[in-house]
Amino acid sequence: MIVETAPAKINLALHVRARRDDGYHEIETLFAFLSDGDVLRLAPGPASFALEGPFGVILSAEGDNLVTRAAAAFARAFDLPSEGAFTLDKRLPVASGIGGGSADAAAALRALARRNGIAIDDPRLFACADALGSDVPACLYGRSALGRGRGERLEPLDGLAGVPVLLVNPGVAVSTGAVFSAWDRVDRGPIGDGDLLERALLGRNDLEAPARSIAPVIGEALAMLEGTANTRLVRMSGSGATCFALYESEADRAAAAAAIGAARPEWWRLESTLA
Ligand SMILES: C[C@](O)(CO)[C@H](O)COP(=O)(O)OP(=O)(O)OC[C@H]1O[C@@H](n2ccc(N)nc2=O)[C@H](O)[C@@H]1O
Ligand SMILES: Nc1ncnc2c1ncn2[C@@H]1O[C@H](COP(=O)(O)OP(=O)(O)OP(=O)(O)O)[C@@H](O)[C@H]1O
Repeated sequence: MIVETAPAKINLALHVRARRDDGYHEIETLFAFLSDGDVLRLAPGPASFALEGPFGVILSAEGDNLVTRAAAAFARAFDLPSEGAFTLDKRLPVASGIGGGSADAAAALRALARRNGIAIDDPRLFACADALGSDVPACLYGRSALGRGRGERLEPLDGLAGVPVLLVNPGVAVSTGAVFSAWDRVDRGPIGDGDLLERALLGRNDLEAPARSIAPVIGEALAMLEGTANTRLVRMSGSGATCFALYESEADRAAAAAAIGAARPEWWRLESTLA
């Protein structure tokens, strides 16, 4: 049995620079990963896929899944039969800006590479990731990085390992494509210099305004996080609606989680740390 974690990704900053002719957008983003996420298991046997966990039921209604798409892409790329029994423990909310599906696809590629003795830096594995989604290459790499292009041109960065982080999702699924379409097409400039936290603090998430126009409750989630003590950075992740705060200490994070949990018990929360 191979067990792969599929860590949640957050965008410490996300600058949208231009709309391309192929409909995608040129971005510059600071990717960071958490110590928590979905968990994917791969057992020997004929090809199968099962879902469990708090968000498994939501996804089971969809016929197609990024894990099975990743497995099919892997089999084609390496000319191998499609086999292996996958079980996905779905702990991250779906369509929430923290790359859950992308992380699952990357975890499936890593698990299959391990099973078949293929190096994680094999260019064919990267090509599979790139074809599956803009966030999948970053998730395959799984470490702090500056992403350019659609997010697939990656430059490693020293991370903020161990920094406490709180994620809050106000319970609305937001479509990434719809949020990019609502961007106002104003290029507000590149990501600046400095260490990772300095660059993040100088930066912004250009998808926040379009996401808030679609899901105004995101403003409430950001205000709640901003109202907590000893934050180092408060921001929306990806295309939303999940927002996060980095804290000075685990006690600060716990106090914030308790306060937001008391005020909005129906919101999803995750207390984690940066990897
Ligand atoms: C917002 C981010 O999560 C930031 O990390 C990513 O840019 C989105 O990554 P993703 O969810 O893997 O996105 P994809 O599955 O590749 O694309 C979903 C849709 O979002 C839009 N899209 C996505 C990425 C990008 N750079 N420009 C876009 O315009 C496209 O309409 C695309 O059809
Ligand atoms: N394993 C999976 N987990 C989540 N979503 C999946 C999965 N497989 C397919 N999907 C589909 O992909 C869509 C996007 O899901 P995902 O959770 O990756 O979005 P996201 O968190 O907004 O990602 P990003 O931050 O990369 O934009 C979902 O609406 C769902 O229909």
